[in-house]
Amino acid sequence: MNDTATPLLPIATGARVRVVIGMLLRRHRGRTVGVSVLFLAASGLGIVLPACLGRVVDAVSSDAGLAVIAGWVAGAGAGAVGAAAVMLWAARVLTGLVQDLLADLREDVFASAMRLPVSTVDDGETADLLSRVTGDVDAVAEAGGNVVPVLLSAGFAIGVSVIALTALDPWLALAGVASVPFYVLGTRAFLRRSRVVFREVRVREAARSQAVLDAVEGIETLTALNEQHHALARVAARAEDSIRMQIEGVRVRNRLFRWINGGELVGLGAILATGFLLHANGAITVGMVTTAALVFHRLFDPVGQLIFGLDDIQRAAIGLARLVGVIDLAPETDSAASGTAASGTARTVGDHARVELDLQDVGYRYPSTGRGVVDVTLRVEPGTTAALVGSSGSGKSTLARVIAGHHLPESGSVRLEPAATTPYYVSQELHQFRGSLADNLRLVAPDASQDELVAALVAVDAEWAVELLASVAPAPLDEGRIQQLAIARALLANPALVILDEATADIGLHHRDAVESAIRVLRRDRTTVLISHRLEPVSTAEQIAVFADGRVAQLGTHDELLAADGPYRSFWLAQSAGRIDRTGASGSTAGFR
Ligand SMILES: Nc1ncnc2c1ncn2[C@@H]1O[C@H](COP(=O)(O)OP(=O)(O)OP(=O)(O)O)[C@@H](O)[C@H]1O
Repeated sequence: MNDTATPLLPIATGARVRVVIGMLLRRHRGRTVGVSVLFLAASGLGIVLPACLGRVVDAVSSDAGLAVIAGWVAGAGAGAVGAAAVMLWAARVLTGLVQDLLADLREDVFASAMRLPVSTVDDGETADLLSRVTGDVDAVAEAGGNVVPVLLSAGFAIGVSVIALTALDPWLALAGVASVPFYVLGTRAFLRRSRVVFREVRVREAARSQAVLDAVEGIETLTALNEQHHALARVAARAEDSIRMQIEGVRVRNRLFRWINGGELVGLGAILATGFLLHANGAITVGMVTTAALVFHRLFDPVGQLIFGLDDIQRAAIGLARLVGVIDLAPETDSAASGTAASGTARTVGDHARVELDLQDVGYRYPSTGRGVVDVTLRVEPGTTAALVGSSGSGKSTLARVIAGHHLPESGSVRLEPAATTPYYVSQELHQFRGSLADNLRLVAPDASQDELVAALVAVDAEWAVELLASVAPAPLDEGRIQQLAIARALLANPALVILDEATADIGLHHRDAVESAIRVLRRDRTTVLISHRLEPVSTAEQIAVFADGRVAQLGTHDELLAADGPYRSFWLAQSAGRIDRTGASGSTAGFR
């Protein structure tokens, strides 16, 4: 579990979020430009109606005649219809664009989460990651769908209106600014209070539902104890509580309405007063003042929507910052593309480089538990196998992950010779990926030929898979078969260094022989780190490290360790006598999981 001392995954800065949004938009440059142009056009056309109505006023006051008036009225109608049509079109294009952007974002976040080095996701941070790829993605998608159209239409409407007012007379635009302090003050007060109140509304609503549920579920007991009145009183008290809070929520909203209405009143009043003065000085016509007032009036709706949407905008912004934090944790690189540190393209099975592995005083601790491995020194000669054994939690998998490069050692060093070697890690997590078996195998060797796939399958005793290779939707395989595929995949990847972490841990007895024989093929002449609870395959390793409490407690060959009086000997004797099952359930201290 995560405690307060555990650093959570990073949250991106506002600037970084803007860069990522920019990058996402660039992927859909055509449509982004198109949507902007459409919104601009819709907002521009939105000015036609007030402009024409202003002309109608001027035409009426100058007795310009019915035909002129009718012309301007027709213009106003055409402007309104045009603006509505273009706005509809813009909204449609925008909806598609927003959905595609959200899909891209979701994909980037998931891809990044899949690439995350295991060290970044220790137990304390897993919950954070999960909440981001689920809750935050949903929050951004939901808010994005509602907020972006509001933000865009309000933004363009405000921009175009300011330009229109300035064009009529800069003093009119300045008069409109008188409303801004009301909007700012009202919004600040609303956001301060609304978050608390609306959260409380949800809490009290939940408490009320819980009280009802408790009363209904415990109805028999309550009746037997003659306690119905108390239960009803509790429900009534909770309901009152919840209603009081909801009323407070309405008050908070109303207070904001007052500020907004105040702003509208002051802004409109200022525009009319300024217009009156300007007209008195002969600077503008009555029609122009009318246009200015109507232009300002048409901002009421978008500004209100914008202010009420601020909560959503904030939630979306926070969610976005958390998602970009995940994207930035594991940027896409070529070497990470295959997920399990594969060595890239397929090579002929059996033809691989030889690599030496040298660990000196390696230490690594998980930040959340402080557990891990301490001072591990181990040298694995090219083409040989080092087996790691020990009880559950003794540190074997942690060391395997350090060697695989998933955890960076905090102390000591991990040296590979040649240094450019990419270790291949076969974990005990069993997974059949979607698609055909051929797709499953080609994950690490996209260019592998059909013959190479078949050769790898035959090598690991998985002839059953040969005829299924091309089946588009094969039936789900059992764990033993998935493990055989995993080892066949490792053969295709043909790494110089392979790490096998409990490859037979979760498979049934009937598959064990097949998988162990596959492992023998994979190990052949290849530098291997083998973790196994079963000592039989381990016994043929060139060296065996026995782990206890994160340290190497014994190191030697099978014969050396058998000759010594230590945990390995006890466990070997127990296991070969069949006294301990695979879980080490005999209670022996030597029980290697
Ligand atoms: N992701 C993690 N976050 C925090 N602590 C961890 C994590 N993984 C393992 N640990 C702790 O590190 C220690 C070593 O665990 P590790 O998984 O390496 O042991 P193991 O010998 O491989 O055990 P097993 O045979 O059960 O896989 C244990 O105390 C374990 O609780």
